[in-house]
Amino acid sequence: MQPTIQRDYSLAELNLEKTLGSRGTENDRKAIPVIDLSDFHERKQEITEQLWAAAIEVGFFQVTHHDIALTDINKAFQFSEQFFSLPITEKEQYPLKDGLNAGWEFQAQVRPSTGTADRKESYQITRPHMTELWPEESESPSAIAGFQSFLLSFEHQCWQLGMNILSCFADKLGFTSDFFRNAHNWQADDYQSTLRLLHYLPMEGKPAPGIWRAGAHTDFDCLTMVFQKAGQGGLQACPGKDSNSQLEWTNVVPKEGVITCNIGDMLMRWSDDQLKSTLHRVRMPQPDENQGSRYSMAFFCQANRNEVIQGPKKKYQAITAADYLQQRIKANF
Ligand SMILES: O=C(O)CCC(=O)C(=O)O
Ligand SMILES: [Fe+2]
Repeated sequence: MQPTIQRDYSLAELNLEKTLGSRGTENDRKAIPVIDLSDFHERKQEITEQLWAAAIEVGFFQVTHHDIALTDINKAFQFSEQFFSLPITEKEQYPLKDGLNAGWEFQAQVRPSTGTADRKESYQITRPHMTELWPEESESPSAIAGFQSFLLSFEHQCWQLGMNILSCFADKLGFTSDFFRNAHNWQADDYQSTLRLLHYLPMEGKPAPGIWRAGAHTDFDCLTMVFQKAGQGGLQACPGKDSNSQLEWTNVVPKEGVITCNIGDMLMRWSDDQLKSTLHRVRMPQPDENQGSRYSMAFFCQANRNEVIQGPKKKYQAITAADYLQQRIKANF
């Protein structure tokens, strides 16, 4: 039995999450738009209109022909499985650094919406904070050769795709096209975008009520890109963030090579609430479903710590990305 943890959340978004619990009904009435990114630079205007419509109406969308090769996605998943299958005593050598989204955690994330820990473990890569957090590459029985160099190059591919998508939003918001690329400068010391490898634990029988692989939440970054594996479902989105109306959850069915994107609270604030950050969760599988491990990977585009967040209409007070995120991370771990 997980303890229920009472906390005081200082931002409005958190108070909303706290009231949600597991409310709502499941149906697939609201479709998640699928957007083809092929010939991105030639078709940028058309793609921008599609992304913008999806982001203001749904907050969730999937992209295809995004230039990240399926072989690379599969290789990243292989490294992830290798890492999570290390003995616990090995993984414990790479503990999550407090407040920095770097390192390994096991069932440590408590969502405000559930008050219980997500049934998962994760390993997070945030470039400036990785000292002593890479698993051995050699000379150890549990070494994973090539882990660091491959995952850093994969992280960079994710960053490039994320910045292309964000440049479309920058155009529509009246910022320069490279506005968000500069705000997520990967070479700066205050970079804080994160690649997160996730392993949801296998289970047996009927799941206990109130237990989630990932409790309902919105992400606190600008843009999240999630890689799922075919046959390992469970992700559900709730298009339309309104705690007073009936919540309707839509299954986000994994498809090979498709990347699922969602807007986070930081971009919602930066767009003066024009772009919608959307609630989502990962539910436990039922006895008639695949109850084995579920692996996913998420890349979180989070503006560098010293960037000042303020929308073109100045709806909210300016706040640095560091101050904004600190409040949210504190509430989740
Ligand atoms: O694993 C997934 O499909 C979603 C993960 C997620 O929502 C998160 O880590 O914020
Ligand atoms: Fe999320």
